[in-house]
Amino acid sequence: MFDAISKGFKNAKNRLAGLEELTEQNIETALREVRLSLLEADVELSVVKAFLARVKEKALGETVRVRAKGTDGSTVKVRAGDVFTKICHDELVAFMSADGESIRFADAGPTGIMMVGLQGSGKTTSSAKFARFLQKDLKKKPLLVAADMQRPAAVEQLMVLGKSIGVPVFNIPGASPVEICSKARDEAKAKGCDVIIYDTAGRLAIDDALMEELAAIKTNVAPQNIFLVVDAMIGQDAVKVSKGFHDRLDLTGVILTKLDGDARGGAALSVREVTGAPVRYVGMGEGTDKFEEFRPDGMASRVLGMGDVVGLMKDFQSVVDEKKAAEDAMKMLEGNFTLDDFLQQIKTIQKMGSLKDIVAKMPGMDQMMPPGVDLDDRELVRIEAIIQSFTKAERRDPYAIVREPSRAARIAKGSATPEVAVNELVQKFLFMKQMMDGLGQNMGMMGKIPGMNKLGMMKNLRKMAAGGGMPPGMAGLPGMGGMGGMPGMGGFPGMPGMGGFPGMPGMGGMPDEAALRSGKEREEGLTQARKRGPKEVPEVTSAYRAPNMLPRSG
Ligand SMILES: Nc1nc2c(ncn2[C@@H]2O[C@H](COP(=O)(O)OP(=O)(O)OP(=O)(O)O)[C@@H](O)[C@H]2O)c(=O)[nH]1
Repeated sequence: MFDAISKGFKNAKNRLAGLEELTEQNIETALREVRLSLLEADVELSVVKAFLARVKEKALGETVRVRAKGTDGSTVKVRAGDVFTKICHDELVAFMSADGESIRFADAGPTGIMMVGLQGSGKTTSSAKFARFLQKDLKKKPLLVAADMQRPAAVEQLMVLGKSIGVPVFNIPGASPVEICSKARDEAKAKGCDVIIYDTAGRLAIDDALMEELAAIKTNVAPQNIFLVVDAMIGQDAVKVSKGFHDRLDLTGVILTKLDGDARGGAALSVREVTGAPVRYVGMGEGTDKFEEFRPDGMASRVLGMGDVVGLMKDFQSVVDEKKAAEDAMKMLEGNFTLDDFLQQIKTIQKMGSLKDIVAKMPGMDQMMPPGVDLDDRELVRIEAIIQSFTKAERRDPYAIVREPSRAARIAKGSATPEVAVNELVQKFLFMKQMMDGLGQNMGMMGKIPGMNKLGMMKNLRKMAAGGGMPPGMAGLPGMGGMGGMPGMGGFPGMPGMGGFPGMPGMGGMPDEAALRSGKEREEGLTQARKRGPKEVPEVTSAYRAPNMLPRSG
């Protein structure tokens, strides 16, 4: 998403590498990198200029401060790059922040939320997402009003979405949008709803007829909130659009949609500065659950390539079943983790969003990604397809596939993947299971050491997994069955599912089991494992050792 901008900030920081002081000259060099990347990402020119001016002013202030410290003998060593990044972060936050509440609630009677925007910007989808958010997170009773009579399918679309989230949808076939909206209040009262969301029509560009219709609705229903829905993909135009709507309707906020796509992210930075209407919510996907409150701080961190741990934890907590995560962690350690459990974890990751998005929120992960590696969500779909093609017995005992190669051929056919992909998945799964089992046994042994007991460690683990707590260093990918919550996993060789698992190709170059358990150590590990019985010991093939990519089938 913010690749171009992040790269610019990274280059700027590199320009300051090794320096302990910000000077007018080196600030200029760094700012040039930032300017280029912001323009490339479609940030409005006036916004770029204003942003750079503010950063420069602050950075020069820092220069004086650092020097002053030097002369009075209390020199504090600072890295110019870090100071510069911190200033950029704070200014980005200031650029995107807004005072006041995201939603203004009515003092009496139902609260009105009017959704406006250009055709295809995502109004109808966002109306449903908003309704779900109000219902689920704010415990409100929303009513959706289908007032987009421009596109007949929009009414039907809202009906379907409303049904899927259990929110009533109001429409009067053949009536005018103003009439429908005006009568919605009575309907809300009759149904006991306390928020009314008006989904209005869009046009391909701002025109007078559209604005007059919207202004008439506004006058009639006097909504407390008017949200402009803006497609992040349309870049600089988004800003002009926002301004046009804001001038006529006096917007209370902006919903930026399709931030999950390949938009360059310029709109997120520009909208508030140009229009004065702040981004309040963002759409991160087509599903009704892909709707988040906009957090300038998280967005600034992402723009700077610093990840967004708070966002990641929110995603994690919203999709993970805490009890199940804790159970999975225990199962793993006890060697009882099955392919069915693994499949569930993949589904959890899918619910969290795209892999790219998850990784973007992990601090430092972008730097750990080997160049050229493209995180492809289809890999997860492929893994799912492979596991779905297993029989129940094979899911319980995947070693059967190693014993009888004809099974792999059958699964490959059923899942439309190459046979080597099936084998690799099985091998890596068995290896992961084996290592987890090893960890569990080590914990058991540690239990014999005074002061250390397995039960206590397990309890800790359960607590961490249940809390979704991520250890510093982001050792585990959340959603991987509580692995994200495992304590001390940072030092554990070969985090399965990270470096080692297909579908997470080369995730950040995390230590791969072969790389870490190299040479003698790996041999000893395998000998030990073999002693425990053939059921747990996969063949180690070259594909198994090689880092981490499922062969692509198409
Ligand atoms: N990837 C992604 N797609 C989105 C998002 N929001 C909406 N969409 C998709 O964008 C398309 C247009 O969305 P709609 O909600 O129909 O747009 P609209 O503004 O109501 O369109 P009109 O009624 O024609 O004005 C649909 O295919 C949505 O699924 C988002 O946050 N991410």
